[in-house]
Amino acid sequence: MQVNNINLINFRNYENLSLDFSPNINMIIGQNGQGKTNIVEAVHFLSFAKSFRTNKDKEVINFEGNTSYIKSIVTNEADENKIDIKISKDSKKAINVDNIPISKISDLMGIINVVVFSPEDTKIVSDSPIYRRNFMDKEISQIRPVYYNLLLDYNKTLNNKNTLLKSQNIDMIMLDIYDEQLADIMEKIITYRDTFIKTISEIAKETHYIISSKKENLIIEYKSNLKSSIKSDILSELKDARADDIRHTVSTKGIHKDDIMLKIGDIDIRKYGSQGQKKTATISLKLSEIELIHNMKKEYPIVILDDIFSELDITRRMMLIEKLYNIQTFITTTEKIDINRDIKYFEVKDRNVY
Ligand SMILES: Nc1ncnc2c1ncn2[C@@H]1O[C@H](COP(=O)(O)OP(=O)(O)OP(=O)(O)O)[C@@H](O)[C@H]1O
Repeated sequence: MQVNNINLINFRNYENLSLDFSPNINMIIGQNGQGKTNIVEAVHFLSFAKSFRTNKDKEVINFEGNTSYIKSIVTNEADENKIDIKISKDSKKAINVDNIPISKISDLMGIINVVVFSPEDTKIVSDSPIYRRNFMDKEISQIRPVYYNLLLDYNKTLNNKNTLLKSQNIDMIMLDIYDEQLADIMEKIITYRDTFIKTISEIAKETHYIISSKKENLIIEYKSNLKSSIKSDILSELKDARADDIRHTVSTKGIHKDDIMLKIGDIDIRKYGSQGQKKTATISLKLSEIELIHNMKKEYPIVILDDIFSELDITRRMMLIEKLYNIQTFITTTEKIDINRDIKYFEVKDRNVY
């Protein structure tokens, strides 16, 4: 998979920027705050129709403008596609693939896959469960776009249920209907999450073992908030939680409370891991994502290393570069780094790229 070129209009600090990318390593160099991440953020939009650093699309619109455009030609094994994304201050985001408007973001997902390594990633290992759920959700959506639609349905129904729980006179029949719908969606989501964690844990275990110099066994387990993955059982768990839901005026049970357990041997690294163990586990997880996508799609995703490369020690740096052989990679860095590879350099300065 690769992004051949990109044209950014009124995107972040770029009024009109066109770049042709290398299918190998693209190194984007510049001082802090020049606009390096803005370029890779636009690449990420081509896969997910959103940024990897904000949920607010409108933030990417140039301060002086009303509408941002990202235009690109991308290729995968099967095809070459033209992707156009328009983000406006006063209308919905519009996405065209080969000049045809698409109505669901899931129709964009999977044309190209993107894996981002960023300094924020360590939060997956050390911060609250929401970061681990986001990691699962993003990765499963990439390989199974239908999962993304299930999540949208779940969140919509959950919001409706929560609104109902906050009302003065709760309509119990309506509450039953929402629980029925939620149980139905949860059965599917739990199955996807369980399969994903089983698959990625196998790959991550092997990867982590190698990058920890054969010292550590990484164990990853899915910790569902529900005891069962069968709809009828889920429904009875929701019924059992009803009194709590009403008391707290919010849904207390469900996949929105799921977590992932990360252990090295018997030790829960989420709580007790050293900085080094957390860093290595994060890299293992991310590298496993790349392998998982390759296993599923028989093609490597595009990889973005945003602001992390210069932070890595030489061993991790070389190991990463080895792994990224033949994968289109974008590296943002404040200084030129010499690697024994075919690299295309882009120098970012004063809202221009040279
Ligand atoms: N919507 C916007 N309109 C115009 N300029 C913006 C917008 N959003 C961000 N910027 C500008 O983009 C620049 C930051 O870009 P970016 O985050 O890509 O920097 P960077 O080169 O990756 O820096 P660092 O090395 O510090 O991470 C800042 O100058 C900021 O003011």
